[in-house]
Amino acid sequence: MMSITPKALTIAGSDSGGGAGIQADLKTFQELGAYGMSVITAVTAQNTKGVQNIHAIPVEMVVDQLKSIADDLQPHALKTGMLFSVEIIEAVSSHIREFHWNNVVVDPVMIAKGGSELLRKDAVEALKKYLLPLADILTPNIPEAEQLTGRTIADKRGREDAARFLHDLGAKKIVIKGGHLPHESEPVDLYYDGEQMIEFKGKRIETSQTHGTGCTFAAAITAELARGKSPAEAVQTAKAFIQEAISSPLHLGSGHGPTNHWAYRRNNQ
Ligand SMILES: Nc1ncnc2c1ncn2[C@@H]1O[C@H](COP(=O)(O)OP(=O)(O)O)[C@@H](O)[C@H]1O
Ligand SMILES: Cc1ncc(COP(=O)(O)O)c(N)n1
Repeated sequence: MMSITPKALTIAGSDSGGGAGIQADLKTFQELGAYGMSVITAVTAQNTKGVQNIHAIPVEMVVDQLKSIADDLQPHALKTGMLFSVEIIEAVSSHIREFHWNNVVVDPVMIAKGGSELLRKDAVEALKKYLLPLADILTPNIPEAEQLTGRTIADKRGREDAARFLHDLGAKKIVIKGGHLPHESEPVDLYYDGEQMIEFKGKRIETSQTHGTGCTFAAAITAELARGKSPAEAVQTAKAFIQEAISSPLHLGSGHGPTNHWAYRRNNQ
């Protein structure tokens, strides 16, 4: 019998430097055994030093990419990353709904590590209103969770309250990533499915080579969902994948270098 090839889609921005965005997502899909597809929402001129320029793709072209995939190559799971504007968020959300796509991972990308705006400020409300209710798994980092909830998160309690708040806004499952609480020696990613809270703990690596960690983590979840894994299993594998990717840096570029997308497969074969 012919086995089904898992198909994973990323709807995100291109990072010319290859460490984040579409490029990180496709590398991660490949490493975890999913066939990768992409809908590009914006092109960034970017490297490890920062974002030099952003060109948003016209919304009609974003929609055409979505339609081409829906017409021929239904994804088993998808993730959204950099969506940049209200118009792109509205178009992406309405088409995900129209195509009845499942296993939707929403990474609410807002600001690049160097400080550049990857989501316009006026688009945060649109993200909350249109996309968040479609999220099977929402993966904010701490500053993104603070933006989405309007609350400051300083500790475990703050993280748990934020997860409940985001669940009330319509996200079915939430992972609040712990990379941005540097005082924690074990970065905790808190998973909440509306009933139970699970803490996925890693070991903090002291490094500046963390460009694309959030994209890679969400892409790993997406690939695992495409392969039929449960959300909690997918998050567990994604945590192991990103831990290994951060632990074996490639030392490329002079700024926030990319993570090592090969490391997980090399160490787990
Ligand atoms: N220095 C680090 N050491 C180990 N794990 C990290 C480190 N920084 C981030 N992570 C992990 O990488 C993933 C992405 O987290 P985070 O950096 O918070 O997201 P983002 O890239 O969206 O800002 C999470 O699983 C987080 O726990
Ligand atoms: C095109 C694009 N998308 C997303 C990010 C965020 O990267 P990170 O995962 O480091 O927060 C980025 N720098 N560029």
